[in-house]
Amino acid sequence: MDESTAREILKRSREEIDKIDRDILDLIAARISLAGEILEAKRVLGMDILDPERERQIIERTRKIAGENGINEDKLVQLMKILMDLNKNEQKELLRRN
Ligand SMILES: C=C(O[C@@H]1C=C(C(=O)O)C=C[C@H]1O)C(=O)O
Repeated sequence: MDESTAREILKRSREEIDKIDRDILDLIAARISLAGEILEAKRVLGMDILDPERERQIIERTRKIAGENGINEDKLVQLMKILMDLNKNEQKELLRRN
């Protein structure tokens, strides 16, 4: 590969990454935006914000998907735990405000 081809590939790949990052961040915002209706449903059902069994299932599924795609399982689980924390923090914040 010559230098100008390498430069072009790097530029295109980074543009693709920028688009993917935008999509990921939009999806994270959409995931967090479900906190309000989840909180309300839990209030009616008398459930706590934290649901350890549901989180266990999500982590198990994450490990499976990571394994199938050759992604480091522990790292992907860390990422998913952050997403779950973001959702729980949003539920707590909404509860505090109401
Ligand atoms: C969103 C929920 O609340 C919490 C957050 C979860 C998540 O972000 O996936 C999962 C379980 C709960 O601890 C839920 O119960 O579904």
